[in-house]
Amino acid sequence: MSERFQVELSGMVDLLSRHLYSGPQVYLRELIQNAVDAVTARCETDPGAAARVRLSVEEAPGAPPVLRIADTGIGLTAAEATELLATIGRSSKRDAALGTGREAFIGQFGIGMLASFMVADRIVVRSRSCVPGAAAIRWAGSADGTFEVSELPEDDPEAGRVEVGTTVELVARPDAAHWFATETVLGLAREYASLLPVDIAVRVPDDRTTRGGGTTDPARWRRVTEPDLPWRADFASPAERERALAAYCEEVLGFTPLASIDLSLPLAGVSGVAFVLPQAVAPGSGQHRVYMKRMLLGSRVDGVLPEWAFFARAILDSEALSPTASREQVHDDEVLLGVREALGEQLKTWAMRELRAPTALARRVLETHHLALRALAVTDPEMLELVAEVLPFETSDGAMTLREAGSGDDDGAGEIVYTATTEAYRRVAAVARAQGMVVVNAGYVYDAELMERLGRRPGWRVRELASADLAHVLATPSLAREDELRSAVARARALLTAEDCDAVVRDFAPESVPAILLRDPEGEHRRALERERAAAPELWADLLGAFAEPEPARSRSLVLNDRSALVRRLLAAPAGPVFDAGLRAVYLSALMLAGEGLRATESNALSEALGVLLGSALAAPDPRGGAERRSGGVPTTDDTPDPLEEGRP
Ligand SMILES: Nc1ncnc2c1ncn2[C@@H]1O[C@H](COP(=O)(O)OP(=O)(O)OP(=O)(O)O)[C@@H](O)[C@H]1O
Repeated sequence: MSERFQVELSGMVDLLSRHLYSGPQVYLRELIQNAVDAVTARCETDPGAAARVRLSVEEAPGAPPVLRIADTGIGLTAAEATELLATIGRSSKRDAALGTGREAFIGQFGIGMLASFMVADRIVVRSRSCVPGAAAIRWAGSADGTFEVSELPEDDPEAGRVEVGTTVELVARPDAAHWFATETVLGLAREYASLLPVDIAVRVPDDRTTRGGGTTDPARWRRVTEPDLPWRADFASPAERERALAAYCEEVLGFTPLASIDLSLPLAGVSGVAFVLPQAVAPGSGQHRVYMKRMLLGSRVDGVLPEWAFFARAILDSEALSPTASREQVHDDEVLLGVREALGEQLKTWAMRELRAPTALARRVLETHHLALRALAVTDPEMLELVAEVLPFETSDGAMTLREAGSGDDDGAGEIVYTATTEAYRRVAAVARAQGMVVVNAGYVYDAELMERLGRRPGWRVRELASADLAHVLATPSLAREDELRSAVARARALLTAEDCDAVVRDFAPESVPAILLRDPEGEHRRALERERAAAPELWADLLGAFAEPEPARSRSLVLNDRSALVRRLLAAPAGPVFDAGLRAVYLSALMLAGEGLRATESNALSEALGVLLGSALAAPDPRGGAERRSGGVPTTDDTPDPLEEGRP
């Protein structure tokens, strides 16, 4: 003989409250949802029937608060109450034989009623079915798993008060009384139900006074539902609609949007608005407010917009998406995938249209959300083209778009050359600038990938800056000159040992840059140099060798510019404190030029070096007395031949 499963109700409730729902507050959502479903069912058979839900709290001193939620819905007969209210997993909304089709209803799992046991030990339902002549019934269920149901005789005064529809009554458990406070019920009802297409109101105490004082507030019922979806409502003009949507966003999401983007997928029953955030946010923090058949599903739902859309927050209503059993998240299924892709397309269409125009809005959005646009451009060729057209990049020739950077110069090169890190960019920017060479800093997140992808698109020529680009810039001095400088370079190298920095002399424009610092933090640069050295022409191999050879290898190289008057004077100076101070000052300014801040000790070292140089300059004879070559500030001694005159043509 087969037997029926037994269900331990308290165990089920514990399971729901601890593992399914985010908290006991969902009890109210489940009750409102049942009431609205009942109203929907009734209106399907009787379109003229009242469509109302009323919530009220009765608070009496010394007694636990009682919440009543009354609807003008389809009602229940005693048999239905027995079957539906007390059978876990039984739902009239899934089963066409028990009610109308399921699409119209929010509920489907047959577990919603149990949520009430998270806040109450006893639930009493009074109902009268809309079936003509149906008797009033009373169903009472307890948390211990028992229930009783009875038809009320018509001459019972209680039966006289039961109209068609259902009233659910909960007496708060002592530890859950705060969930029944009128303000809490009002707040929760607003949060969950404001978009439902049914007149839902909460009774608020009627003894409050108006601002004028003294008079009784006549509004006993506070309506929580809007007449229409905010993005569907009629407005006198587009500008007025935009203002109203911005105000709605402020109220619900708490920020003033830069723009609002309409979202609509009629076939999937999805509609809503995406609001563009006024500040940049980190990727991956996309959180959207999603309604399911106009009932709030969750205010932090992920996955309804593509990940790259982290610059926007959406408020959406959907009929097609499936809720999880907690009804707080969207089921991650094919439908969600399709909706996400289609909504992503709509955001993209908006971006393509709005961001190309030279408007203040476009500028604001680009400034604020360039990172999100870069993220999108990595995956989407059309957005890549848009980013290349409209997004300003840092280049050695000032901020410009990639289209401008690749538009070619007089020789019609038309090629975009970039560095994949900001450090690499800082090292070469000044030198590139002096050569009239445009180097793009692609050191921001996504940029290097963007460059690679852009390079693969027809009509674009893009490549990473190679050492060879600098080869013709950083020329090796002549052998004679190298010989001449040998001891000065050795002194410089010795002095910079403590800084983990090497020193070499090269000849490059601009002469206003005394030195640049080449840095190799991860050894990457060194490896690249080694690779290239093997294949490089002699001259370049020699230069690279200067960076790669020192043992143990140092992580940075100070490339002194032999074209700079200052450096030439410095290299000509005899060993001594002035040379040391001059070299240190040149090294520290190169450090700053490479975008690195000075540490406290380096800053002190700079002050000391300048002090030595100043002291020496003040002690030197007046340069106007004919010693013109000392005007650089670093004196040479008279008995030292000045290589300036001899080493250069
Ligand atoms: N206010 C009401 N009026 C009429 N019938 C109701 C009412 N509340 C509940 N019911 C009946 O009780 C059944 C069980 O309700 P319950 O809330 O447990 O599940 P559900 O709403 O069907 O599904 P879900 O678990 O998804 O909420 C419903 O399917 C419905 O038939």
